[in-house]
Amino acid sequence: MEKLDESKFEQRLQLWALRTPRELVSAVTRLLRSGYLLDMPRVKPVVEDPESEKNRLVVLSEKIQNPDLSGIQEKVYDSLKQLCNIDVIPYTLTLGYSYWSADHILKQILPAGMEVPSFETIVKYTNLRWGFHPVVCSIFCVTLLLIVICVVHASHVAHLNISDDLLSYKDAIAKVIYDKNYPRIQTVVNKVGTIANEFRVPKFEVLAGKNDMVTEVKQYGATFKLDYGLVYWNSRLEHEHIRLVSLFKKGDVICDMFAGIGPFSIPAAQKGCIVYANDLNPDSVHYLRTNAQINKVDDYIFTYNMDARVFMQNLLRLPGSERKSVPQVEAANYSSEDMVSGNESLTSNENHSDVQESCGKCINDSSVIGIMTKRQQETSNEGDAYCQEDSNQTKKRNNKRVKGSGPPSAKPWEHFDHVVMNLPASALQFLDCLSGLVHKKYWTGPLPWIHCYCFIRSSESEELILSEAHNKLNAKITEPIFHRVRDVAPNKAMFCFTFRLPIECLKDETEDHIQSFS
Ligand SMILES: C[S@@+](CC[C@H](N)C(=O)[O-])C[C@H]1O[C@@H](n2cnc3c(N)ncnc32)[C@H](O)[C@@H]1O
Repeated sequence: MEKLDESKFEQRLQLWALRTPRELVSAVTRLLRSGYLLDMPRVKPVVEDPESEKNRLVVLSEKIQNPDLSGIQEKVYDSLKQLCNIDVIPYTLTLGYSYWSADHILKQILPAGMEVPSFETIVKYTNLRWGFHPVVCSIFCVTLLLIVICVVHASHVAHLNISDDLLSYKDAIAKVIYDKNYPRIQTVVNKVGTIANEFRVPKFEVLAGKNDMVTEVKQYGATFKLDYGLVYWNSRLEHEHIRLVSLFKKGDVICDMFAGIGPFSIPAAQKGCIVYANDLNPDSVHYLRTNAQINKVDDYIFTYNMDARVFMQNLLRLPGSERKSVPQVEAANYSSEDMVSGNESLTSNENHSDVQESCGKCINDSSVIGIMTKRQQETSNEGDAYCQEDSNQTKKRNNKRVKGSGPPSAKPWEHFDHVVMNLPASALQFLDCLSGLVHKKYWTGPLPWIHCYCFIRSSESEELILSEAHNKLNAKITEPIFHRVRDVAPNKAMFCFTFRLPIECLKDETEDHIQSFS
């Protein structure tokens, strides 16, 4: 493992300085400012004189190489002479590790021939990506983009993906990033292995700084608190979050099936949408609730911690219909403290165990993890009471802080506008749960838009995705829209596949009735 030897970066510059009476320093520096004064970032050109309190040393530019000051224009030299007695002395400037930029240091550390990493700001002040520049590979200008290191700074956590060939330098690289960005960056982590767990949370090793992954990031004016080690977060999806939310209108009802910590849900709620946001990871739901509170949109977001299929089934269940197989009934036994938005004073772990404990009580299907918000319990327990409760709550919300008329009442079984399915590795597999979910009899307004994220390899086609979706929905999708989100590997891209739910997916009670008699 390569260690960082700070002394290697020490450099001594032999310069000249003018010993100048303190009271004349301003006049002398003014004269020398036209290129004769030392001009280096973070280095002061005027320093104390170790021999006398009454004087200062005005350090000259490295361009001035002789003590007779022959490098200075005659006119400037004459003015200087008129001003004071010229006393030129040698001056040694020592530049240490702390002086050099991360870029300069890494150039020295990394193997010869490696491109030097450079900073690229990707989100205002909180997110920075560190990547290698394109390398021109042949005289025919074939450019190969070698992303060797990718660093995403999430407020105080710098996240690196160090490639295998640079692993022996990981500690040195981390130390440089830490030293050069402290206190803004307080933890440097490296992603290890591939993401295999269902919560899509990478494994990290802490390379420098404190072992604390709780941080805050900003996206389009919203603040997101998260524990980088416990929940999914990807700053590179910011544009996609913005793009999709820009399609939503105030008052739209959104179902976010794989909500994470809320990068679609929070801005949608900020826009005045009513959001039903779900995630299977209890830690994500904890931060989703925390973020809804931080951004003052918790009145617009209903949060759930369950499998996405169960979530959609619960949401679309008709009031008064059979609801034994899902955790709603049991969840209703809990106090609002158990269910409603996360408590800021709880640590993530505390909350995690809270959620699990509650889950333990409410599971009546071993594959189901379910927590309902108090509001949603009330919603689902009594359809009629829902409206009443909702208008009462709206008043309360208005009293609190929501400007305007507050969130309009929503009955998701009657209408919702958008379904967001951001689990690209397997969202397509969940499409079947949208078939037969919506009751034709109760539905009002246009059919919802489905935004299903997926990966498409270069060997695959959009038609393949479409046919898989047809099979899952058992219905034909007309006018699908494929939006390329980003390339995730040389032969693999992430897409957002958008379509209107086909009318054939609606459940027709008459047909059920007929079938039950046949
Ligand atoms: C790719 S992340 C997307 C999170 C968020 N929408 C975003 O854009 O950052 C997918 C999320 O789905 C959650 N998840 C995985 N399997 C799930 C399931 N069966 N039901 C509900 N959520 C699930 C994970 O915990 C993770 O937070």
